[in-house]
Amino acid sequence: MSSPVGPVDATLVPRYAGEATFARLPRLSDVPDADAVVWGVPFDAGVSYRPGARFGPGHVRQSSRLLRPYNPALDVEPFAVRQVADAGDVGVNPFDLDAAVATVESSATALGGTRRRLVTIGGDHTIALPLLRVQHERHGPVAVLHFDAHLDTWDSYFGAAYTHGTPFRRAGEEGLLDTDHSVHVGIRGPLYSRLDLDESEQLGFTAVHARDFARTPLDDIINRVRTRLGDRPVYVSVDIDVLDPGFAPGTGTPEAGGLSSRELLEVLRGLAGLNVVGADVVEVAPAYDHAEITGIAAAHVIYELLSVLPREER
Ligand SMILES: N=C(N)NCCCC(=O)O
Ligand SMILES: [Zn+2]
Ligand SMILES: [Zn+2]
Repeated sequence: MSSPVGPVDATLVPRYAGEATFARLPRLSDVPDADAVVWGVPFDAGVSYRPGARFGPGHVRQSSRLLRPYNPALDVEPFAVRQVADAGDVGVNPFDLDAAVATVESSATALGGTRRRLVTIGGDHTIALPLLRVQHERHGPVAVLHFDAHLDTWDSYFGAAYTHGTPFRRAGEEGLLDTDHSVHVGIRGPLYSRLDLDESEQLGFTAVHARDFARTPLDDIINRVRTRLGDRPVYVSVDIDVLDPGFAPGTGTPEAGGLSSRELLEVLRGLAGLNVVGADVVEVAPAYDHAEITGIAAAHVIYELLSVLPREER
């Protein structure tokens, strides 16, 4: 098979010129096939506080123009060892949340086919539920590695079952989670009740709290995460609010005391060799961003995720 089509060469076409696909990669329609696809779900009808994550995909693409082809931390060229392409955005209904959830599920199924690894740019965290349904179709229960300030295992808001605070409760109820191998990372901030953490454990999540990063060497945290995930199919869901608001101000439900970008990127690099089957990066709300701080962090998160995807047989 011919070698993958890579990003536009920044030494020939200025980075700031032309259409913003993720990392200036080709569009899916411009390549014969792709092993990994980045796509956007501009949707934020599930939020409980500041709106605006519907503009996340465009912002993250714009903030990804400076990414380069070689990742020295992992000694890998993520766009050369496989074909990666940008599939654009899916049009989801902004007025009908149930319809939007259904569209995300059917679009991910159509886009992913039987083997493509999907990396989804949100959108609010509601979309993790339909994305997990699609992973479950393919792999059975998946180990979820969930980076977030929030548990997102709450039951409902205003009686609504599908919101950005509830996707992992619904996923647990639907049997989508591998309950022996799922983990939250970065949890912090006030909860609704002392029962919240117990309920999240009952759903199958252990937790690495943000405050653990203050006392535990990073390698120990990475080992804890790797041991928990084991050799299972791993789905990585990154809510950008796992980062401290200083590193990611552009988000809808910020909480003080979060991870640094450096910590998050290092934990992601620590996933190399695991069976990462798909990922999302959600909750980027550009209206609250400054100087693309959040967009750039999210772009680098996606770059590291693409760097740790297992190599495809081509
Ligand atoms: N998934 C995110 N970002 N936030 C959930 C927060 C839910 C709440 O309002 O308590
Ligand atoms: Zn969150
Ligand atoms: Zn979340």
